[in-house]
Amino acid sequence: MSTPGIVVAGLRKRYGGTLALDGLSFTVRPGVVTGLVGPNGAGKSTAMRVILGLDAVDEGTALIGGTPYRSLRRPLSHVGSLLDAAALHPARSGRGHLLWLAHAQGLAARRVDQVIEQVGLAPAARRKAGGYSLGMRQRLGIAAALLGDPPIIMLDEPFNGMDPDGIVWMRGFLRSSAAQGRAVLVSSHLMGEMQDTADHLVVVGRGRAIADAGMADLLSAASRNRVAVRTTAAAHAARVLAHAGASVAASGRDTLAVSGLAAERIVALLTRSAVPFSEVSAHRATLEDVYLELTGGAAEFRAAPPAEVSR
Ligand SMILES: Nc1ncnc2c1ncn2[C@@H]1O[C@H](COP(=O)(O)OP(=O)(O)OP(=O)(O)O)[C@@H](O)[C@H]1O
Repeated sequence: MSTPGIVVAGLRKRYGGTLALDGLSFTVRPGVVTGLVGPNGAGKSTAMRVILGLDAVDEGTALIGGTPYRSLRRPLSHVGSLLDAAALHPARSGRGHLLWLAHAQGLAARRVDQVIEQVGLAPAARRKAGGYSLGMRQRLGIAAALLGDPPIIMLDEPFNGMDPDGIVWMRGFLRSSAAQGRAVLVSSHLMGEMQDTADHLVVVGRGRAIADAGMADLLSAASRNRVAVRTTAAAHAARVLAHAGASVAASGRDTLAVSGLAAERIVALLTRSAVPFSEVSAHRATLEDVYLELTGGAAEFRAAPPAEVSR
C-alpha cells in the first residue's frame, strides 16, 4: 500500500556556496493542516520546489503518496500546489487559464467551472488575469490546484495579498480541506494565521527542521503552566509571591508572569496581603512567542536592533 501524504527525508541542497537544505525531514499527514514556517531564506520554498520536482536535491527523497513527483501520472490528481500566484498568462482570462491547464492534464472542462465556484472567482472568471489583484490571483492559483481534486494540497504563502474576507475564506478553505481528509502543507510568515489554521507545525531554520510538533503541544509547552497577574502594585505583588516560592518576571506594563504557584493560591496570597490586582489568569503563549524563541539563533538575515541603527 502506498504511503499517503508527503514524506521528505534528509533533503540536502546546495546553490553554489549556499546550503539551502541541510538534512530537512518532515511528514505531511492526511486530515491535518501542517504549517511550514521559518525565517527568510530558511529553505521553505526550496523544499516545496523539491517536493514538486522543480528542483533536484543533492541528497534525500521527497515522496508524494509514496512516489516521487516526476514519476506521478497525472500529477494534478495527486497534488495541487500554489507556489507563485504571479505565474500566469496576463492576457488570458482566469477561466481560460484553468481551461488550458485542465486540457493539458486531460481533465474535464466542467471541472473548471466547479473550482471557479469553489474559490469564489465566478464574477471575475472571464476577465483578463493580468488585471487581477494579488488576492484574486491567489484564488485563481488555488482553483488551479483543485482542478484534479487531489488528496494533497501545498500552498506557499497563501495569505499574502488577501483582504480580511479573503483571509477568513482561506482559513476556512484550509481547515475544510483537512477535514475532508486531505493532507495540507502551507507556508506563512503570519504566525497569528498559522496559530488559528495549522494543527501541526514544522519550523525550518537554516535548511533543517528545528521543531516538528503539534500546535497544541507547542503552545502548552511554551506556556509552561505560568499564570499572568495584572496589578498596579507589581513590586509588592512580586515580593509576596516570591516569598511564597514562586518565580516572578515582569511580562508587560502592570503584568507579571508567575510560575510555581497555582492561580487560586496566588489570589489567596495577594488578597491576604492586601495587594490590589485586576486579573489572575493562565498565561497563554502565542505561536509568535514560540516561533521567536525557536528561531532566535536560526535567522539568516537579521536587522540590527533599533538602538543600533545608525542615523
Ligand atoms: N535559485 C536559487 N539560486 C541560488 N540560491 C537560491 C536559489 N533559491 C534559493 N536560494 C537560496 O537558498 C536559501 C533558501 O531559500 P528559500 O527561498 O527556500 O527560503 P524561504 O524559507 O522560502 O525564504 P522566504 O521566507 O524569504 O521565502 C536562501 O539562502 C536563498 O538565497
